[in-house]
Amino acid sequence: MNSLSTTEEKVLSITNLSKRYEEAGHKVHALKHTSLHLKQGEFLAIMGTSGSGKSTFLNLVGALDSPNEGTIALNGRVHPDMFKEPYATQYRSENIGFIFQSYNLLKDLSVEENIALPLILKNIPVKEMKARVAEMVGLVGLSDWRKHRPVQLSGGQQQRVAIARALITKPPIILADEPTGNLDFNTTTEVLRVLGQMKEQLGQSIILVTHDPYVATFADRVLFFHDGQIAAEYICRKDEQDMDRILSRFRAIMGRAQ
Ligand SMILES: Nc1ncnc2c1ncn2[C@@H]1O[C@H](COP(=O)(O)OP(=O)(O)OP(=O)(O)O)[C@@H](O)[C@H]1O
Repeated sequence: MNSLSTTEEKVLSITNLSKRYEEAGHKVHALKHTSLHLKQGEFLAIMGTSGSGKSTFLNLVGALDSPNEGTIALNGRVHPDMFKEPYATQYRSENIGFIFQSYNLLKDLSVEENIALPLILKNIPVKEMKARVAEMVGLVGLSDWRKHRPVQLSGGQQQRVAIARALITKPPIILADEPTGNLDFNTTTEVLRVLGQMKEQLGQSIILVTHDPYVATFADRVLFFHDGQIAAEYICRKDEQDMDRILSRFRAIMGRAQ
């Protein structure tokens, strides 16, 4: 493989990213000189102790917050205004799909209306919008539920709506913060399978923050954050031992935290 194709494969190149907060005179170095590459189609899970900087990292990658130092290159290019409005909003709308623990669906809209929302905001013509929503509703297995409102759905179904909404514009990167935090084991499995299938079909890269080592086994790679830094990495082998290995790495990090 030549160096050009290697560069092209990296959808995100994060270099030396740092974030410091100061509140009431108290300084917190939430993220310390963090660097990583995310490949096209890669599923990355982030685990770590509480307060280790996971959400801070996700917020910076999503340009919801700005760093004190460091750069994020998308497809090899650093945009000088990535963290400034109005470009930050454009960056998010073109490149990022967000999935949250609390689904964040609009309660008065139906399943298909919730999924259509990002397309409405982009002024996509109605005929194309209907076709794309119908395809997406089918991909997440909710065709029979498309006229229902969120309150009429189970937690897993609601999260599938949120996944479809995040993916409807086919953004290259999905950022998910504890997306299965409110779901039981079987529903977690179902939602992660849907996310994995969508990734295979649409080719997205995923960064998912989780406290659950079972959830992390669905990823290609797990990063363990500790004290604002990447403390360890685990490449998933996709076998039944993955969860034990992830847990033992995580416990080693927890040990360092005590
Ligand atoms: N807006 C903020 N203002 C001040 N401090 C903040 C802010 N956001 C995060 N922090 C601090 O930065 C550090 C990292 O927080 P962050 O939320 O990124 O951790 P986390 O790993 O996501 O934690 P958790 O697993 O508990 O959600 C913590 O010490 C936190 O208190």
